[in-house]
Amino acid sequence: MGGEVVRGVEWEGLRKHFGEVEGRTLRELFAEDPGRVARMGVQAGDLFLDYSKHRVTDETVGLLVALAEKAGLRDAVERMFSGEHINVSEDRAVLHTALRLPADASLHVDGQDVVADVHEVLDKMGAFAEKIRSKEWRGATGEPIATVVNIGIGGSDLGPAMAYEALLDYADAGITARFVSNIDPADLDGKLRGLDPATTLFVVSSKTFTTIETLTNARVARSWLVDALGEDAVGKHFAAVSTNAEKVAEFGIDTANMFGFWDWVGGRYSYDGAIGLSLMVAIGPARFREMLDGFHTIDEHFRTTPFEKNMPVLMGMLGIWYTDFFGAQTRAVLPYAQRLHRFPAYLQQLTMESNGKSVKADGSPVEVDTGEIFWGEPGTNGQHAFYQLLHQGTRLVPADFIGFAEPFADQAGMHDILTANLLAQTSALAFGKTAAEIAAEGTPPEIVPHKVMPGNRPTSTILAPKLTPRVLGELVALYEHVVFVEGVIWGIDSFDQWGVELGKKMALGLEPALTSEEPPGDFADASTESLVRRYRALRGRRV
Ligand SMILES: O=P(O)(O)OC[C@H]1O[C@](O)(CO)[C@@H](O)[C@@H]1O
Repeated sequence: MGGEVVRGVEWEGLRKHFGEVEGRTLRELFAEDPGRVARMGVQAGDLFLDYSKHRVTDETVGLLVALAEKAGLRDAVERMFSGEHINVSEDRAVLHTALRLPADASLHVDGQDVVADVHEVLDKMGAFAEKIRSKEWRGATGEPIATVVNIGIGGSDLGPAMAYEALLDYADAGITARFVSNIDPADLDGKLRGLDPATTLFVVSSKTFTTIETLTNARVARSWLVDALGEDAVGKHFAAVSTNAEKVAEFGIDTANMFGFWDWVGGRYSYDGAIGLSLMVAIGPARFREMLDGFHTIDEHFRTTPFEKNMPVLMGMLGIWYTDFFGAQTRAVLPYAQRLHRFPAYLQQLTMESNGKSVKADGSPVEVDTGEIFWGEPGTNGQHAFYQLLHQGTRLVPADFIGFAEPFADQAGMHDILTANLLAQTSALAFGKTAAEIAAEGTPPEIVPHKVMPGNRPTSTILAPKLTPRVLGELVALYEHVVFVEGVIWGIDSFDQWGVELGKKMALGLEPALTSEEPPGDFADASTESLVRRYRALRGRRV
């Protein structure tokens, strides 16, 4: 299954085909076949994908789809949706898709009615959010809540923080949210500035409730609150989101104000469940549910649409095409929407924590490159920063451009200028400008090479009507499934993250060496020892 197709017959067929396509330009491909635009467009929910500006022909798409079939992708999708333990290294089901099943759906996993559990939590979150939004919930001094501060990190931060920013225009109850993640005290300090403890609610979000950054920030936030309002205020100003009720209670948060989820939801796949609580407070339960409908729409599309028209399958297989055949290292994600400014950061965890693996699910080494490096910035800002390399650099950087037809609000035609830039960039990247064209404009010959735009730089364009809660859900689900498709082809477990553990453990071991009054003890390596001594000296401690 999966990784077995790497270097198999279909793979080698693609390699041979790659030899034929590699030397062709997008100019040639479009000139020969203008009809490709009509064929290379797919719709999924509100999202339209134009993938005609990719270095592919119909044959490429056919071969990529055949590879996906051979890899058992169809079966793998069913195994995920039905709750099989496809996260093999942790022996867990992978069921983020269950977080957005409608209430009348049915799914039993490991003897448990998953849909009922999910909707029980959604209802509890909804009731809590409404109480805060309607000002029925009062803080210790009787004042309503004005700010929700989410304390979490990784999947317990990036999802809700990204979505809150994306949907800021829908935050209609006058409640703002802030997100604290970093153990750097500057983060909490900055986020607490200007806040009144009497009108602040902390949501401590941690799947495990053992993450040092989150618990430390939560402790400091607790002291900030207690110093101002006293110990009895904690119950009215702290809620928790976790799978670990015992640790939540130990921390001193009333489990009546705890919102749960399950081990079958990975941290980076969790903001459409209870981890989205602060988002729900800001935009309201109805809009949160609209977002879940968007997720579900793409889940259904992914599960039921033939691969040739299946957006996550096509985008995932294009990722394989560029990573393993063209040797591309990265994929840029370029939303032409300022509200999506945290989307690339969110995708970095989703994609890189999932597919940054060098062994297959069975523990054997992978044979090809895995894990695209995702990065990006909103357009048009990126155009004035790093697009130079995209246009004229030596590296191939496939890019996803994301645009919307309708802005939430427009002024002076700014939104059309934004969209014109998106379209201009993808066109320039694909078709460039030749030396002859530049010379014909009267450019001095010695300057011509500097102005040549090589083109042939592949892009996807994703266009949606408007950045609504539903469309955001669709976009996120799209990328979740892109990750899945790639993981299946590579045969890896996209749902564990063992690579982050060693560094965490070592930090715990190193911290006493930084703070102790005793001379530093033994170290595993001389470089770290020398840096510890230098740090201690800089902090005026004994070396
Ligand atoms: O929600 P938790 O348990 O605090 O974990 C936070 C993050 O830490 C990680 O485990 C990585 O260190 C992520 O996978 C997770 O999203």
